Amino acid sequence: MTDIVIEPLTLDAFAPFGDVLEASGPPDRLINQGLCGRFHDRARLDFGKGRAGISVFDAEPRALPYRLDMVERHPLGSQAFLPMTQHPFLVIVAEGRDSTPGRVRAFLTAPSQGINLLRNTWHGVLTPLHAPGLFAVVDRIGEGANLEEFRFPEPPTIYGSLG
Ligand SMILES: NC(=O)N[C@@H](O)C(=O)O
Ligand code: NI
Repeated sequence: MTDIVIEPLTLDAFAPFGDVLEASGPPDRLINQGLCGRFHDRARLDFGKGRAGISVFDAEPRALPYRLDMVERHPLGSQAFLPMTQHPFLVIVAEGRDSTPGRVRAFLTAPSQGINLLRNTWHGVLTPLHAPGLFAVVDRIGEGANLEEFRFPEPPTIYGSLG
């Protein structure tokens, strides 16, 4: 598989894979006596017959260039990663919904951006680039097999700057 160059994360580029969560542009609503901008209902959450859960991940930072051994997906629900620091992180996804992932894309978030992965989106596991790799994760809690993995026979390498 050809190697991958990191792209900046934009709403349009990421839309087929999920949502970008950020406070940019004018808020949808001003609340709290006008002292807070609410960017309302910005993620396509999906938990099927399960329920939403919030977990905290403390993930080891990875170095670049990064060898991508595998991707995974969650057929029963969406998964959101909301950083608890200002550090940018690497978001790795792959095109397509078949049992074999398509073209791999790698995005670098801007500080204060989070992401929500749509159900069944092929993705690399949470990939911080700086310590601490602290994230709140909103995903499905419930019965059923919600993890499918794909290991690359020839793992690609992801290149780019640390941001
Ligand atoms: N396994 C787990 O909870 N996390 C992964 O799904 C991930 O995408 O990091
Ligand atoms: Ni996942």
